[in-house]
Amino acid sequence: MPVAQTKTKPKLVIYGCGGHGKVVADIALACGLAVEGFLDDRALEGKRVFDLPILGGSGWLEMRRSEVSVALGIGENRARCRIYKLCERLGMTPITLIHPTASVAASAQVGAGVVIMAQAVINPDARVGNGAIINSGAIVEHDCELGAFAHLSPNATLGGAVRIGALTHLGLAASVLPGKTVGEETVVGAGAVVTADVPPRVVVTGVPARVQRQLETT
Ligand SMILES: CC(=O)SCCNC(=O)CCNC(=O)[C@H](O)C(C)(C)COP(=O)(O)OP(=O)(O)OC[C@H]1O[C@@H](n2cnc3c(N)ncnc32)[C@H](O)[C@@H]1OP(=O)(O)O
Repeated sequence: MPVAQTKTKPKLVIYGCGGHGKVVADIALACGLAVEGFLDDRALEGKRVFDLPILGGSGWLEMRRSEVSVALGIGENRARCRIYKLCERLGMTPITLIHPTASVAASAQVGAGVVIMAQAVINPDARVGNGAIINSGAIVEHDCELGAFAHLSPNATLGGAVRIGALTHLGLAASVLPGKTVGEETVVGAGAVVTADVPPRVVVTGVPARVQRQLETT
C-alpha cells in the first residue's frame, strides 16, 4: 500500500496529549516506535501522560526538529491542520501511523500525518488525504476519497466510491451510502445515515440525514 512516509527518526513525539493523543501514542508503541513524549502548546511541561513527559510546545519542536519525528495527536480537525502546517514550516512531514490490526489494501493511497486506528479497514483504491483520522473500526470502502484533515469516528462507515470533503467530521457510527458526496467542513452527527449528497459547512443528523444548521464560513 503506498503510504506517504518520511524517513522516521529514532525518536517520536506526539503533538497533542489529550484523549486522541493518548490513543495515537498507544498505536506508536504498538508499532514498536520509541515515543519520547508529548507536545502541547498549553504550557504543560513537566506533567506526564502514560508515564511519558510533556516536553513543551512548538518551540521545543523547532529546537529538536532534526532529531525527532512527529505524529499528530489532535482530534479536532482545524487544530490538527494548523499543527500539520506548523510542521511543514519547520521542514517536517508528520508520520503516518497504522495500528497493526487495521487492514489497508495494497492499492489504497494514504497521505502523510494520517492515523489509522485498531480494526479500521481501508479497501482497494481508496484515497486518504493528509492528516486524516480513521478511528477504531471505521470502514473506508473501495474507491472512496477522504479529504485532508477529515475524521471518521469509531465505527463510521463509507460505502463504495463515497467522497468526503476536507476537514469534515463523521460522528460515531455514522454511515454514508455508496457514491454519495459530503462537502468540506461538514459535521455528520453520530448515528446518521447519509442517503443523499450533503453540502459543505452544515451539520446533518438522523436517518435519513437532514441538515440541522449551517456552519459559519471561516
Ligand atoms: C473517540 C471519539 O470520541 S471520536 C469523537 C466522536 N464524536 C461524535 O461522534 C460526536 C458527533 N457529534 C454529534 O453527534 C453532535 O451531537 C452534533 C454535532 C450532531 C450536534 O451537536 P450540537 O450542535 O452541540 O447539538 P446539541 O447537542 O445541542 O443537540 C441539538 C439537538 O440535536 C439532537 N442531537 C444531537 N446529536 C444528535 C445526533 N447525533 N442524532 C440525532 N439527534 C441529535 C439533540 O438531542 C438536540 O435535540 P433537541 O433540540 O430536540 O433537544
